Amino acid sequence: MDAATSLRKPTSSTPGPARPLPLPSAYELRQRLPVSASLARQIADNRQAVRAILDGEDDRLLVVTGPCSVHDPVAALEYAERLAALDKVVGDRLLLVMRVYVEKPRTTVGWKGMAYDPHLDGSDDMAAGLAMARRLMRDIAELGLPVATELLQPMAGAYFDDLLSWVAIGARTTESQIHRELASGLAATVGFKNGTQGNVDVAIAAMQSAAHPHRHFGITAEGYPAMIETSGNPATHLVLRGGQAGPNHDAASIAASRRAMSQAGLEARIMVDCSHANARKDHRRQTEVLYDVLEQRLAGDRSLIGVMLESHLFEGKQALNPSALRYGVSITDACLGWEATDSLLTRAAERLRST
Ligand SMILES: O=C[C@H](O)[C@H](O)COP(=O)(O)O
Ligand SMILES: C=C(OP(=O)(O)O)C(=O)O
Repeated sequence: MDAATSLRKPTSSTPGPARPLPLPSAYELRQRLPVSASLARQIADNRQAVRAILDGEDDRLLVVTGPCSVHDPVAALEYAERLAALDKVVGDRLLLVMRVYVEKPRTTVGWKGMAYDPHLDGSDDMAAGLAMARRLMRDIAELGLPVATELLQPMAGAYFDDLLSWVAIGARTTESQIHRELASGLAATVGFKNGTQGNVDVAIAAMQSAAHPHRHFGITAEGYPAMIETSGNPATHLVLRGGQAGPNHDAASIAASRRAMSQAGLEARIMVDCSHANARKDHRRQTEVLYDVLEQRLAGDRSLIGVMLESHLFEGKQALNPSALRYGVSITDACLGWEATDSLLTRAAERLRST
């Protein structure tokens, strides 16, 4: 960027970048909000627990559950406390991982998540957003819960990836080489979603790419441009989330995905996202999708390693009106409420115990 560009303010007649606003480096934020040695050990154990499910060494069902997006740290922590309590009841059959999604990919435009706009007012105070996101993830990890998020902006990951046990690469970015490179350098397990059209081949290609070492453009934790070298991440799996043609959690779709993965030389490891197009955008349908997956697994399909739920303290969603927000209700996709989530997961664990 030359000096003229760096000083120019955009107007409707002079489109272009405004002057950049510096952010703290990932190193600075990690220093300010450090991870203790005991928390680092616990996160390493949580990552290993997820991998053990992938490798078939642990036959529990991996359950990634939580709000579509977190916007209120108090409500997110209350959800986490309830999930940690539920873990004591269902932890023998389910490995509960909490969705702490701080970046949202939008179909066109909209609120992009806590990391971008933590004050929910369009001020885009990203320095505060990154700190709020890291603090929240650390608080949740300190409850003993494995933390999951979608990594969207490759630069943002460095601010919190030391806290993550599971990462999604979403339907809109699975085909992106940049996100595959990012996944290839992560210590956490990565679930690649099928594309929004329903195409699974892009997620399969993503898993092949992420398993390989890469060299790519990036920045160091201190904020300097660098060539990043990754060693490849074999801990990946497919996430079926449905597509434009409808759901893809039925036995025929899962068998087709299994075959495609085997033909590509990949272990068939599949998580079903019970929300999004699999629920036809009706959050209540997540219950029937989860039961369907459970029955397929009980019928012997061991490629089904996990499920994802969008769930918050209270059911549904609300418009983002900062002066009239209801506590514990999603401001992005509609979610199951806590009571429905608790009873669904309790019954799922009982059903798995009964066989
Ligand atoms: O899970 C979240 C949404 O489905 C995704 O971010 C797209 O949201 P949008 O279509 O409302 O922009
Ligand atoms: C954005 C999400 O999902 P997808 O990429 O499947 O649309 C999500 O899980 O929040």
